[in-house]
Amino acid sequence: MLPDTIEIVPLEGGVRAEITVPGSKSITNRALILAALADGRTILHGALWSEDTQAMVDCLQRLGFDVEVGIDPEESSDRTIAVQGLGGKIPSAGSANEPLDLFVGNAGTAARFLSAFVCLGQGTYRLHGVKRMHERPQAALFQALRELGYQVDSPNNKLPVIIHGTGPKKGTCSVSIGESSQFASALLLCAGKGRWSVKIVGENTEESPYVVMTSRLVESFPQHGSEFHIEPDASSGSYFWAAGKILSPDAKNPTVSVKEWPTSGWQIDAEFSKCLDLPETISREGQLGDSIMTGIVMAPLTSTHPVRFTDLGRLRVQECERVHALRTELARCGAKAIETGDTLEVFPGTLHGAEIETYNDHRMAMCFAILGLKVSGIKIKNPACVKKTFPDFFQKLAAPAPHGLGVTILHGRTHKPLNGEELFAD
Ligand SMILES: O=C(O)C1=C[C@@H](OP(=O)(O)O)[C@@H](O)[C@H](O)C1
Ligand SMILES: C=C(OP(=O)(O)O)C(=O)O
Repeated sequence: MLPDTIEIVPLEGGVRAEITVPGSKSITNRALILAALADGRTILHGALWSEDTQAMVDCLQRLGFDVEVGIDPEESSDRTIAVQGLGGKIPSAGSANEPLDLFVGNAGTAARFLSAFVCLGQGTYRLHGVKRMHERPQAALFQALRELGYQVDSPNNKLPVIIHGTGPKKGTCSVSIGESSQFASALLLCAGKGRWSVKIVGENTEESPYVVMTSRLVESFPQHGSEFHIEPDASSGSYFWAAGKILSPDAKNPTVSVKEWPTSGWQIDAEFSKCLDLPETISREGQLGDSIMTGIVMAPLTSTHPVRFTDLGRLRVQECERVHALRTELARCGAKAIETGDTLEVFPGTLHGAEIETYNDHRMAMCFAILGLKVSGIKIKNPACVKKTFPDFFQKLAAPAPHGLGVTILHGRTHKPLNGEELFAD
């Protein structure tokens, strides 16, 4: 178990490493839904096993699906997950008096995808999560489900919610993805079995990267049970590309790379390895996904010019108010970042150590830990929050090269180095 606070000891000199990162969260949670909707047994290889995917697996099991989880022989932190799909049927449901309870934690994907999925059941479901998940938006998705004819009861249009599943229902709905693209993905994953026609409204809907990922997965996912391989998580990989860049900014070729870097084109964050020399402007809408946070935090150290990170609106309603969190914690380390509307402009500069507030946001913890490879005195509060998507992140940092970066990580209070087991966030 990780302590309350840890300190990252900077690495003297460079490092050469090739890191394995766990399976993609976005693909794992989509594949679990699609496998449950398929006809027959699907075996998912390389699935991420973290808080967000465990939430999805737990919910599917509570819904009556046979889901078996086994160790992945190739990467011990990943799992092989076998799902017995039922062709669109959902076996279990509750009643109006006693809805079936589904806990989604702080997994946006589970909260949104399962809201649409349970409409295909026959009975009543109650979805709830952690406090932050109850603050995160759901309104446009609930509105679309109501348009399709389902009863969705939530006085403030957030979680907790009671949803009355009445099975497939041919119909049309429109959904705005202004607050989260996951609303459209949720509907598209279930649209085939539900017989829903979904119109997506908002800017650049055709190119919204996570919606495109959903469409491609829906098209290519085996319908009648088969094997499906989940590629590594590019957002998780971004921390290691950034580490190489921070440690050897002038190196011609990256000194740290990520094994089996995805080439499918499904994950927008696979672009991260091509943006290590940050351009003057980067948009969260079409250029990078979650890894834009990695770019924002590395910019003061690796860029020779100011960088404008644009279209950050959705980040305000994720694990925390991320625009505010990034600006505040960068300032704490001495970096200059100016917020104008949904744009953050980050300036090159010299940084100093600080105790970083992570706001229970895994990506805040991982981005700022990488800064600590160069800046001395970076302490990370609540490092265990990485368990949302990357439980062995700190183990990968600490493992000797070439499989890890060989970083020393200290207990925040005793200053003793932590060993392998102590660095796992469960
Ligand atoms: O569909 C997905 O898998 C995701 C979509 C994105 O959310 P928003 O569309 O809410 O920005 C992203 O931030 C999240 O980590 C994963
Ligand atoms: C925003 C994120 O997660 P989600 O919306 O899936 O909870 C994330 O992983 O950065």
